[in-house]
Amino acid sequence: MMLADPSSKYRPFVAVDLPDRQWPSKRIETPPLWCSVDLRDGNQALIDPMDLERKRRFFDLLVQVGFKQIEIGFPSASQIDFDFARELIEDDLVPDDVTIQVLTQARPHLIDRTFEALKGAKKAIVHVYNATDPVFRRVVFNVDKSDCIKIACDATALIRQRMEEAPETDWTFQYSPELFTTTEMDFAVEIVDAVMETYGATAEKPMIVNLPATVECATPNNYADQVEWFCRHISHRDHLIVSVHPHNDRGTGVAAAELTVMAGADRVEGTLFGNGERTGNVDIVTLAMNLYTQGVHPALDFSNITPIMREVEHCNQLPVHPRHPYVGDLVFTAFSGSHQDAIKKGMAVRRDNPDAVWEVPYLPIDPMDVGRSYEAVIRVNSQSGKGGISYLLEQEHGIELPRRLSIEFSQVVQEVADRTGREITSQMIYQAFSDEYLDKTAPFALINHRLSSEPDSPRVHLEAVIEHKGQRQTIQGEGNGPLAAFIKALVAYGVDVEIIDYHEHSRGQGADAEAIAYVEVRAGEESIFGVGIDESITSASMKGVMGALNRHLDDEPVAANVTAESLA
Ligand SMILES: CC(=O)SCCNC(=O)CCNC(=O)[C@H](O)C(C)(C)COP(=O)(O)OP(=O)(O)OC[C@H]1O[C@@H](n2cnc3c(N)ncnc32)[C@H](O)[C@@H]1OP(=O)(O)O
Ligand SMILES: CC(C)C(=O)C(=O)O
Repeated sequence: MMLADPSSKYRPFVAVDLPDRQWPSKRIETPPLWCSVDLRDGNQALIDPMDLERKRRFFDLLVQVGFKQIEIGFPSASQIDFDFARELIEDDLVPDDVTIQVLTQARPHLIDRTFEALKGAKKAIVHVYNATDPVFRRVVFNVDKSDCIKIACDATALIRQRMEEAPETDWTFQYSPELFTTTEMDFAVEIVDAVMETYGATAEKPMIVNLPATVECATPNNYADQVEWFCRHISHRDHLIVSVHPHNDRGTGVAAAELTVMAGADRVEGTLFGNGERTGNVDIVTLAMNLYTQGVHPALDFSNITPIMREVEHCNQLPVHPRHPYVGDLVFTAFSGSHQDAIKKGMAVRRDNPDAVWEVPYLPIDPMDVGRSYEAVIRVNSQSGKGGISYLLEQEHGIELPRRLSIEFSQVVQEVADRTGREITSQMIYQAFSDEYLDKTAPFALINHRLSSEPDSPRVHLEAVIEHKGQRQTIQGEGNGPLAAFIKALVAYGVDVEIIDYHEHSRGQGADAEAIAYVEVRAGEESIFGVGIDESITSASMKGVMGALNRHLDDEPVAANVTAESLA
């Protein structure tokens, strides 16, 4: 049960003292060095760790995306990780510009086994860690600060020796004071200084110091303060590549990574889509795409993000959430009316100026840039409005409703959405549109028509054969154009009708092109829309008038064919 007073059980985070912090006014203008830890930190958090086949597929994917540093495992911990390192090295599967990294505890037999796994590697990063946090020193290791430093330095000395014994490999050394963010900052600096000295790091041969938020335990500005404080107090900042390793326990791993890069970190360790211990490691895809939306290329390629997600889902045997930033199945989709309206208007502006800066409301990124289409950008349910409905009719069926008709038709779709409680697909919308405007062919139907005019006269004469209540009738009229002449003919036949508004456009191209006419008529006391589609624009407009009259005289419920069963 939650405590009435949680302060009796939980302590607030103690912030580092850095009143003149510089990082808040920094901007990220180049990408950090990225290191994928999917095959190690991600892997150690899986229900079923990856086998060799899944590890290999994931490794190839990471290379293809553009990672230059990849932590491939913990070879001293499992035979699979050992064998995987051997496979990559012996089969020469690591591209020349990619460096593999492996993790080990600061224990001699594990370090020796690690070097066995790396024998013959062209380039490798050996990553050693020990916990420096006071609770771990006391509870897990039962050591004081100097013992803790000794564990780190003894391991560093052994690693240095093993590296010197294998000069054929281009080695890099990495040290992590585990739980950096809950370690006393002066002690973190003290232990890293000692490790740096033991290793003999120089500006020419820098080492990586990785400052992990092993468990995220404070707002991300605190992590940034700690990284800036560390960088300002360490003895030889230029002998170090400063790396961060954010976890996501508070759900702010991405913010933490961004703020720590602003605070001076050169490198970020994380995973694709954020798999990792507990709530995960920081998601590098989100970090990279966040940079991209600021106009900075992240040096990773997510042009085809959906297959990347599917591959990661396969390797991890874990799904990616449909709302996951930049990739989830629903992240480029708007259901709500006002969002759809704004997107539709933004897309229309963009169509006229496709090279302009991206300014489509509610879409932080062009879905096309990550290999997604505009198809699912707008989907319709009971939360939607006329903008979304018109967008789908236009995009997928080439029907560009005039504004007043779109307002009227949205009520038809709203009724279906409310009645079914389900998403209405573009096919359903088209069906409702056809039922309502195209398929009502009685009591009036147009059979054929003939137009004639006198030379030099703007007036046209129209003779049309119509069907009225099953009887063929010939009607005639004259006007300034075919539609006016048709209305005259209907009035002469006894129908009380006049045109209020008229729009038309063509649909399709070449031999398949057809005309669509939207006619708003006054019939009796009612103002009503009709829509006609035909190869000829004159026939389309006359069919539109007939459609309006048939709707006027029809008392069938609107879009009655669309039912919950037909949606199932
Ligand atoms: C934050 C992180 O993600 S760190 C990475 C964690 N990943 C993993 O642990 C996955 C792989 N690990 C393993 O398979 C195993 O832990 C092994 C093979 C490495 C070691 O296994 P074991 O020898 O059985 O030890 P175990 O896992 O229980 O580790 C605990 C011992 O290691 C010591 N230890 C733990 N971490 C470290 C470290 N970084 N450096 C030195 N000693 C350490 C502990 O103090 C403890 O010692 P004790 O037995 O004297 O009390
Ligand atoms: C080994 C270290 C970097 C780690 O995984 C962590 O602290 O989360």
